[in-house]
Amino acid sequence: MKDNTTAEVIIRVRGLKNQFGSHVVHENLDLDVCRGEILGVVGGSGTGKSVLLRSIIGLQKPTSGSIEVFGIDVLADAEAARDTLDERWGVMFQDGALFSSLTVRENVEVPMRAIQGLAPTLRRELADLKISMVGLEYLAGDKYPSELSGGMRKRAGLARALALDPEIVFLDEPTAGLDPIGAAAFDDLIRNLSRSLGLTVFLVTHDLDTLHAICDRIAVLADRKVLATGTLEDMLGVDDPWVREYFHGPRARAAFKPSSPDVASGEDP
Ligand SMILES: Nc1ncnc2c1ncn2[C@@H]1O[C@H](COP(=O)(O)OP(=O)(O)OP(=O)(O)O)[C@@H](O)[C@H]1O
Repeated sequence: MKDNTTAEVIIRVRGLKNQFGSHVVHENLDLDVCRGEILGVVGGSGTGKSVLLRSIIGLQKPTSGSIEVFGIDVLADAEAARDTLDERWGVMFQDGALFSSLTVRENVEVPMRAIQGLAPTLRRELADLKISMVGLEYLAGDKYPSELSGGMRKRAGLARALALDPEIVFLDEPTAGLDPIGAAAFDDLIRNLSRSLGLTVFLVTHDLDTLHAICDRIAVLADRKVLATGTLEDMLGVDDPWVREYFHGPRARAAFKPSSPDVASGEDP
């Protein structure tokens, strides 16, 4: 999903302002998210990426502005909107945010408990299905979060975010704290789930590899607003000091470097 000119906008943020005391985090922030895309939200530390995510899902009441998700005004009545929308989106916070006293399976079952008439045996089977979808072995369902590695906890958090077959998943720094191999595997998982389930993914990240590997579009937060949106290629042409530093710096060059054909083919140079 790269062409957003004809795409259906399912999240529409307009004129968003978030202010804490005298600290204005967002002002006149506009953003569209289109169905089926993987949108990477980047920006310097403290630019308000998490506050934006929390505003969209109704956990943070903005100072002003409007936010529509599937055409529903999230701010008009946050509680009513959440009741309607909670089944249509899933959220994975940075550390997985699992209940430590529940097993992985029980964690995944938590959102399903809201479904009236869903028999416990079916709920359990559905939870096991989600657990396998995120690449966790079957036995992981019986484990407690403390018994899992960081990468497994993230996968468990993703399984819970997928519990109600959402149309959108919000991921807050999904690869933070993972080693490069684990992070690449998690990127693959997100891309495969997005493609196979038609999921829209709103992904806050600092990870240049993730942007390069899976994001259809990037939104850069700077100067209290969305400074630029577009493909990775578009970002390379944005004339802004932070954007230049971020997308042209040495780490970016390493992440975006095309793999050498010699290395890819395994042949000697
Ligand atoms: N509930 C709150 N009360 C007061 N200030 C807050 C609150 N939530 C966030 N902030 C402030 O808003 C700013 C943006 O925070 P946010 O966590 O969204 O940044 P971020 O872009 O996600 O940063 P990072 O990349 O470091 O995670 C920060 O200065 C933070 O201290």
